[in-house]
Amino acid sequence: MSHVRIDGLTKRFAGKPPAVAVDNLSLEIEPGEFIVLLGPSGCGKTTTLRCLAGLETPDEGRISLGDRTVLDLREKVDLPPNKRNIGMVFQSYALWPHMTVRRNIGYPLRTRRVPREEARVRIEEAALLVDCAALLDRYPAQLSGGQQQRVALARGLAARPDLVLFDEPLSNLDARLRDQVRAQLHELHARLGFTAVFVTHDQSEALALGDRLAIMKAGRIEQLDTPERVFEEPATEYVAGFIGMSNRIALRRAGEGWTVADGAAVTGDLPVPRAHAEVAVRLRPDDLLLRPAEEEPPAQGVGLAAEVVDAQFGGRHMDVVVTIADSRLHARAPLTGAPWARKLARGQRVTAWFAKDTALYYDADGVRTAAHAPAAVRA
Ligand SMILES: Nc1ncnc2c1ncn2[C@@H]1O[C@H](COP(=O)(O)OP(=O)(O)OP(=O)(O)O)[C@@H](O)[C@H]1O
Repeated sequence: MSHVRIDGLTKRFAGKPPAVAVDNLSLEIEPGEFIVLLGPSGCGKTTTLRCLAGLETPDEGRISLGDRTVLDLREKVDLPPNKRNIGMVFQSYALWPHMTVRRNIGYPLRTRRVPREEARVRIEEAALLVDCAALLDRYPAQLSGGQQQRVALARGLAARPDLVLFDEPLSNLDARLRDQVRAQLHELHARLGFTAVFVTHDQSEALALGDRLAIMKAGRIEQLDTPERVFEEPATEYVAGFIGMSNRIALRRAGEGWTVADGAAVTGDLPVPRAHAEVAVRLRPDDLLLRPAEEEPPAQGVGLAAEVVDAQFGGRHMDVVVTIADSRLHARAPLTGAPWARKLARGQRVTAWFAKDTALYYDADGVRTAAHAPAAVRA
């Protein structure tokens, strides 16, 4: 287990236009911590990981693992991958097809010249950890996708590296296997306590696995926080959108109240400081609720006139697409005690509403407007 420190990491790629894949990124990782880099395609996750691994030489920066400096461009230090003591588990399992599982898991031990007998013990240990002890003499082609990924995991851990890097290791698995391997990985980390950096663009994976999440945007870290805080209190509108608050309603102040883009009035006030004349409300689909058009929102609720575009039966609720002014939003209408919602149909007018403390409010620069903490965090 090692303390990892990344300072001012920058990587540019030539081209038209040139790309700054990683932009002056700094990050400290505690020993045994599981850090997830989360962000959309192209935000620099993989490049950051490749720089950590030594597979890519950055333009600027410094990286240390424990008390070892593995990269310091000013001092002309740039250790090759096999000298960094880092384990890697990548998306394409990248198992050698001509090697048995035993030789695949043992590969990083051979490159580190671990003596044969010790290597045998460590291979068997690693295989046991991921439940692959019975597969040691098979070839990769004789394994299922989930088994191959578990072998890749064993290979990443076999050399007891200071740091384990994961680049979307679950994304090639089908949904059921993905959940299974994810749970195993979570348990394995709890047991072994290795330090990890895990790259994904899947928010539920990030929330489930990370001790802390680094949400990336254009080569930089936009927010670094616990999963709970990223989920409940996204610091910027970008993070909110990425973490499931997909509904966006732009509102403008009008006298004592607020209006939507087409000028229709909003029922209820918002917890937004007076200095802001405009605000973007961010909400999860579960938190935008519907009532018949003639009904007002409940006290403390904020109501808006909406029109139904589509309604799908979801068991105990309806999943409904509505438009409010020119925005298309996803809402949920509970069916328990509200059978009218089963008949929701395209073109129907309804009242959409949300409780003030389930929404977050962002200014024109995409920054949270007030220190208003949502209900789940306050409790
Ligand atoms: N070898 C390369 N040559 C030129 N540009 C590159 C190269 N590798 C990455 N880039 C660019 O750098 C940026 C960051 O890429 P990177 O692969 O790190 O993103 P990512 O967040 O991992 O995306 P994904 O989730 O799609 O893998 C992108 O704009 C990409 O086009």
